[in-house]
Amino acid sequence: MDAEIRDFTVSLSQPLATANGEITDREGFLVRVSDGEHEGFGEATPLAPWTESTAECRGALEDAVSRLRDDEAALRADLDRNPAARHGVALALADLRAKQHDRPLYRLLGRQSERRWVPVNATVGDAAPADTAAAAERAVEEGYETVKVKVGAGDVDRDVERLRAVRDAVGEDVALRADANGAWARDQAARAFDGFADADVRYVEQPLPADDLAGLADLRGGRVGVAVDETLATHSVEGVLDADAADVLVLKPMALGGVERARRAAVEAQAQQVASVVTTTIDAVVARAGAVHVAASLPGVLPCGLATGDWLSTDLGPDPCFVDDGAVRVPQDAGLGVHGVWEDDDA
Ligand SMILES: O=C(O)CCC(=O)c1ccccc1C(=O)O
Ligand SMILES: [Mg+2]
Repeated sequence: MDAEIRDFTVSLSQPLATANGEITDREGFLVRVSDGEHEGFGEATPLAPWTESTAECRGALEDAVSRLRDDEAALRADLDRNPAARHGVALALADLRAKQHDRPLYRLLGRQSERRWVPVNATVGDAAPADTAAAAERAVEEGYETVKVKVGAGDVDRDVERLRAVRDAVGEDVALRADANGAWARDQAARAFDGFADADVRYVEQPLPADDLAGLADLRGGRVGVAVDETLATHSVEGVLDADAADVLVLKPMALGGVERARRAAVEAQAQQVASVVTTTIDAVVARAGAVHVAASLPGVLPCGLATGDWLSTDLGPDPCFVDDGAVRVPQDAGLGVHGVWEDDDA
């Protein structure tokens, strides 16, 4: 087995404003493996607090790649504390294996039938109520039936006003979600949930800090559901399910250590009537395609946070997972279905 890594930076065309600050570009590593006949691609694009730092990721990948030639199993075990690095290697091996079997990755992950599209949500960043509503309205005009609004950057009353403005603008038929990125204390979250109920918000992602499982469990049971995202970077799915802390899991394969682990998490959750959404940390095309294959492999996945390709002004190659009419295209070629990401810069 031949293995190499390369680093890359891609830029967002507009910064994404969240409760944690702005995301303006994404730095990561492309992984290439080859068996001499087929090649597989993976991507490690770390983002704290979901994953290790860029420096840790680089170190883990360099180490892994130097040993990949001998032992795949040992390699994955060694990467346990570096989920982004593990994701990069696991995705490259999965892409390679799917190509060896001449099947699209989502079929190799376990789906029995063809799937061409997965519904996705639009994501609207923090902005004044009228601007938030206008952005949501544009998304609905483009065909999205689910809109997620970033909250928690300003005060709770303003967020309630924003979600009400969005509901007024989009009408009753659009599903709304919010994402607080862990910004609220328990009393703020309770107030937000009261206000959001009137706007018929389906759920709030990470209304409380990642470690407050008891608080998350307490928030459940009303009209607005609880989704966990950051919590899954530091707590097992089993721990979250045992604590009754979530109605919905937000699965980021990059944070969970790979596509197989993300799929397994969704299957575990579904066995306990907890739904899943697959999303990314705004990854480049290789990891985004991996996440699309995870979503496509799952029965009953909710609309996913996979409509972030257009947020990048530069990418590693052409995007086979484009969004049309509120759904993302699932590539049907063998493997990931991503091409042209390893061309020589100076060729
Ligand atoms: O899930 C989506 O709709 C888009 C992705 C997204 O919100 C996000 C993007 C980068 C970092 C964190 C998050 C998040 O879900 O919290
Ligand atoms: Mg989130």
